[in-house]
Amino acid sequence: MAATSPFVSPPKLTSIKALAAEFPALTSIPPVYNFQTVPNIIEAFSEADDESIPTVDFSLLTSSNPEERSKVIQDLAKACQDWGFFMVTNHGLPESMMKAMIEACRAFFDLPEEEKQEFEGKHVLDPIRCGTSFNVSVDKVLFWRDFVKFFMHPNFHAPTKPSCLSEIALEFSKRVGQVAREITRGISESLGLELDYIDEALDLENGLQILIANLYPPCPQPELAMGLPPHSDHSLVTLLMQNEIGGLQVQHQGKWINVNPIPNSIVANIGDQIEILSNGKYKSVLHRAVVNSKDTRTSIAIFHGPAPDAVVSPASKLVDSVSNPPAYKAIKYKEYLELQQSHNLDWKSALERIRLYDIE
Ligand SMILES: O=C(O)CCC(=O)C(=O)O
Ligand SMILES: [Fe+2]
Repeated sequence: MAATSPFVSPPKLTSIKALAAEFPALTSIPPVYNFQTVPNIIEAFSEADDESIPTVDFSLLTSSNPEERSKVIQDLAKACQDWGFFMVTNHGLPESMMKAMIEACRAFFDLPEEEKQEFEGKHVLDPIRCGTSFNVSVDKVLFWRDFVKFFMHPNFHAPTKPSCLSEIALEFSKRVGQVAREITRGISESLGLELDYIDEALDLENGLQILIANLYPPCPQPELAMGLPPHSDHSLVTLLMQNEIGGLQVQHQGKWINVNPIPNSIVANIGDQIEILSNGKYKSVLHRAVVNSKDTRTSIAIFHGPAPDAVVSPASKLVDSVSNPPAYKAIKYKEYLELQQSHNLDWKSALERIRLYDIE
């Protein structure tokens, strides 16, 4: 009898939600979801600690008081340099809007499987796409995660089902986009650049805003599966909200730290484009999503990036040909997206492909 390979896909892969629906009768995960079969996986699975991540008071970013403004720019600089992850407080997004958005995405995942399949895009730049894992054509082991992804800016797209989703998402997109834009301006200033430097250099009027909703159903063997493996985001800045179930972990000084959900808060993180632009001064941060055996977790990550045709390179003011030469090749944002999508979602491998030399 032929030995079964752990890398054989299940016959017809629809969603992890459909598979998890067989739980509790399903007592073990199919081998294709078992991450322990991957060499050198130990670090990716190591235990996480509890520690608080920094907070940034968003209301101070728009303050007309120069002292408050300079204090929050310092907080932002410290949070970006030490952690690359922070909680955004006083962001002004109504709690009811955040809840409605999470519920509307949840209702999308609850649609019959055939209806969701209408939105199965193929290419990374398709404006609406749902699926499972990350990219089933390149993933060797599958992630315990379903997703729906849609581009909300510069042109607004959203699935037409469930019927409430598009209307809620339109208003949400504007509000969350304003928060991200203000954070980006603060980051620009905190790097010693003009307030509008990033806006202008990367044409943020036409910047991509991509929403990814993630669903992580209960898993019978959570210690063997991964919701999302360690990765960094391709964006400038990602804003994330989640239901009350934890699972996000961030790497800090070589350890994994739980980012426990705080009601009505937004988690922000630095993505690869800020690492490139700052020539490595601010690093995009590794994070992962773990799963559990009891509750379904939902998260919504909103990626804010440059315009697709904008060329991202280290800011000239932050490099110097002798002591601090550019550490990354210049690349169009849309090419970077294709680079990330065409390989495994794997640590910081996309950034490593354009890195010119190792930086501290
Ligand atoms: O679900 C989470 O908490 C993390 C989501 C995430 O990292 C992503 O979508 O890139
Ligand atoms: Fe992420």
